Amino acid sequence: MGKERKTIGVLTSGGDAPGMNAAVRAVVRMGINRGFSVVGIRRGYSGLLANDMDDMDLRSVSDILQRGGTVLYSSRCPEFSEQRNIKKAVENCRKAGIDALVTIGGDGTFRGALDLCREGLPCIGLPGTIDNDISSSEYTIGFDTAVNTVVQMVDRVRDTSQSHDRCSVIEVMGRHAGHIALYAGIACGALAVLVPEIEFTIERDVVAKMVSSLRQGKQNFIVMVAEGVGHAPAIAEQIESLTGIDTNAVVLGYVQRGGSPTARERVIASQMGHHAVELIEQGIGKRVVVFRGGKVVDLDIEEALAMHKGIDMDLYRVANDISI
Ligand SMILES: Nc1ncnc2c1ncn2[C@@H]1O[C@H](COP(=O)(O)OP(=O)(O)OP(=O)(O)O)[C@@H](O)[C@H]1O
Ligand SMILES: O=P(O)(O)OC[C@H]1O[C@](O)(CO)[C@@H](O)[C@@H]1O
Ligand SMILES: [Mg+2]
Repeated sequence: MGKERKTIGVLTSGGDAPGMNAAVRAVVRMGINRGFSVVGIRRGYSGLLANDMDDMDLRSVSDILQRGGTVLYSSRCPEFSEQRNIKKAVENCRKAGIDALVTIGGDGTFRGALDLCREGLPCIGLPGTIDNDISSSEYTIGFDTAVNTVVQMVDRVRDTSQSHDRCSVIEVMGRHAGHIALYAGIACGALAVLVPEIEFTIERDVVAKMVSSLRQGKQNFIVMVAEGVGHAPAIAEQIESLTGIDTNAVVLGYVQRGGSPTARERVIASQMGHHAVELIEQGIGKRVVVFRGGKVVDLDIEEALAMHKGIDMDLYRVANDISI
């Protein structure tokens, strides 16, 4: 006979993202309110392999809604691509009495969740990554805060850049995705936005535009680059040597991953955590909870992973058409 009270495991994995705590809190509170026990697993899939987990109660998620990072810690766990480790993780869950798992992370985390489902552990994935590179979701937990952080930082850089008639090349996160660069580029009035999804040349897409802007009387510039296209210092050097304009480089780095989540982040993360528990309650697994058409909905993990998002070309046109 099965045990009376079922148990949900929850973990955060991959790069941390502001709003992950809000999602964890929603899973724990909603889970307990619906009669589940909830176990928090530390450091993502590494914790699952190491049996690093503890019971959570309503109070263990107090005072975390407004905090960046993740109270469950996170990790990258390369050994999780080995089948024997997937089996070990499922076995550890069985021993710990975990009936279903909520995994909060990016595309890699979803792939791990799919492998766990295939080994018989029902999983629900929540999109938590500042990169906004989950194809099936228009929005990922962490993106809004990261973009707002970039905007605040670049506004400051612009003040000094303007005072000295300089060009500033800003490198933002996004190893394979240019969403942060594109959104922040528009919000900061960048002259050019360089992203890994779209081919560019410095001569055509930056220098030619600068020359034409100089003719209009503009003397300071912001160039936004996603880290996936190359390093800001090298790009700055190239721009300076081609234009003669004093050009500096600012690599924003990990400052983008921290900080208190925005209200939007907190609300959507709470909705997503709530939705995940509703699915588990109905005995549904192998799903991801995503944001589509302005609503929180769910999709099959496999179908979600097969989708392709790419960069928003309408936004890219906006960025180019209104920049001088
Ligand atoms: N193909 C895969 N099969 C099984 N597990 C995987 C796979 N890819 C990634 N994982 C697991 O998921 C973890 C997180 O993946 P990854 O490091 O790519 O970050 P992510 O979830 O995509 O988040 P982000 O890109 O925001 O940092 C990996 O460390 C690994 O444990
Ligand atoms: O250095 P880490 O923590 O492995 O992660 C860096 C990467 O993580 C991301 O921030 C996504 O979380 C990428 O944009 C970035 O390239
Ligand atoms: Mg990823």
